[in-house]
Amino acid sequence: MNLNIALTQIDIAFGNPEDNFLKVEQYFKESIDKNTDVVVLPELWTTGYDLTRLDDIADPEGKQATSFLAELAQKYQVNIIAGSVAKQVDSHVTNTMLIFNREGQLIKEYSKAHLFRLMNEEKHLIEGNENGLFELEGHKSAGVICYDIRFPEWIRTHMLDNTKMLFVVAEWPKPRIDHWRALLLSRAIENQCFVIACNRVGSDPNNEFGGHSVIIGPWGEIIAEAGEDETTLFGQIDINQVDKVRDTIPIFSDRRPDIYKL
Ligand SMILES: NC(=O)CCC(=O)C(=O)O
Repeated sequence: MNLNIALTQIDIAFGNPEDNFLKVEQYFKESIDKNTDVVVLPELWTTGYDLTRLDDIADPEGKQATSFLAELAQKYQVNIIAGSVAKQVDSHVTNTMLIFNREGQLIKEYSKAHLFRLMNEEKHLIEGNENGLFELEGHKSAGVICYDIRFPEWIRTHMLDNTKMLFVVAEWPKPRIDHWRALLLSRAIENQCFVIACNRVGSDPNNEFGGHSVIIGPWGEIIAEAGEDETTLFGQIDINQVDKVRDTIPIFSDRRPDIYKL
């Protein structure tokens, strides 16, 4: 089964949800047509990393983003891995991925499990404790957020039940873009899955972001990769490839959890 993927590699207006909602709406208008099956947005696309102002700009219960995205998913008849948003829950804020099906139903929420101290996340956000598993068009899939990809044991946890696609949303800075590429390639090869990863571009007062959104196949092949400019990156994946690679080198049945320490 083939799926057409669109990765929305945008710049994000710092601390300005209104502008960012308009921008995403415009991107859908310009780039998404009836052939697209899945659209992916970057991490914290409503606010950027304006963490000190989250009291003012985080989305209460994620309600604004949810109704906006549900409408887009329905209008364009497309699945949306809606990056993540700063979601206000009681007195806390989480960095939460929202996932919608073509009917506009919110089918999954995943809150970033590993907070990134280098960007002060632990001072302003609380971490999630649940996994990012969901089904997309009948295929087991997982979604994680940025720094989460540095934890292979967390990704493997998601992969043990025949999961075929790993979606990654990010605000990954340019100085470590080599790590981004190497980590994503490793996660794809070691788990024999598609890795579909959307990063932002542009800059904020503290960071320049590196783009290089990418779609990687289960053999580690690059299917599509963006540069450092704003763009919509398109790529087609054939889900059946996963079983072929897993039959060729059966790592999941060759694993030796009896001798591992994790
Ligand atoms: N937003 C993030 O989680 C950034 C992670 C990052 O830059 C890294 O090097 O890890």
